[in-house]
Amino acid sequence: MTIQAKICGLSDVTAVEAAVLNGAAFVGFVFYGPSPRNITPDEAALLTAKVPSHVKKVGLFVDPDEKLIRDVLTTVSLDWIQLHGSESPERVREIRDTYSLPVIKAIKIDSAASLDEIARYDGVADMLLFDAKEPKSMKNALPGGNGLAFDWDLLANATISSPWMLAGGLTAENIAEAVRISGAKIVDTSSGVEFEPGRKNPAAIEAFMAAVAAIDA
Ligand SMILES: O=C(O)c1ccccc1N[C@@H]1O[C@H](COP(=O)(O)O)[C@@H](O)[C@H]1O
Repeated sequence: MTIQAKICGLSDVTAVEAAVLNGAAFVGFVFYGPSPRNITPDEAALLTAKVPSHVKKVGLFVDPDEKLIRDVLTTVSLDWIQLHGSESPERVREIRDTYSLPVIKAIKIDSAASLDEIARYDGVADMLLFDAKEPKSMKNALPGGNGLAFDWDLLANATISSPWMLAGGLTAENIAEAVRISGAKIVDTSSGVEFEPGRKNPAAIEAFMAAVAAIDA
């Protein structure tokens, strides 16, 4: 089975092209002011214009209000909404129903207890995404996209009904091990394919996609 990949936090045309040409199934765009990867709806419209329809365009939000979602969706044609904040199951359902788009809900993992969250969102979100929980000790931590991995073993025996993707500190170097341990069928990276936060490295995107393609799942 082929492993699918999402390249997230794209903010320039060269990086979008590198993701598409190297076989990404999903490309992600961040609409969250404090992030170094934040882009405006107009910038996203330009970046997404030439993305072929078989590559799904994901808009990433953190506890968004209606105005932000509306501003983005009236300007950018998205296929998925990713919610990476503290959105409740009720809020996930509301956003999904209001905007008629499938929702990816991020669940932050730092221990076995974090897996209790799965039951709250399974069957509510269309897809779950597992990312490392930002450590309290981390200065200027974002609510995701910190390039941190978590203990993938935690997912190996988890009961998850919804489709899900693995995120958090994934790179060309660790992706095979991450997939082998976690059992992920879809993987997501942002920091791991950057020169620095907010500046994607096309060669690293190519290397990540090649490493994903080489996985014998
Ligand atoms: O990328 C960001 O700036 C970001 C900000 C707020 C919430 C989530 C964010 N990124 C997402 O986090 C995961 C893991 O990213 P990484 O590979 O560890 O950098 C991924 O879905 C990012 O798109």
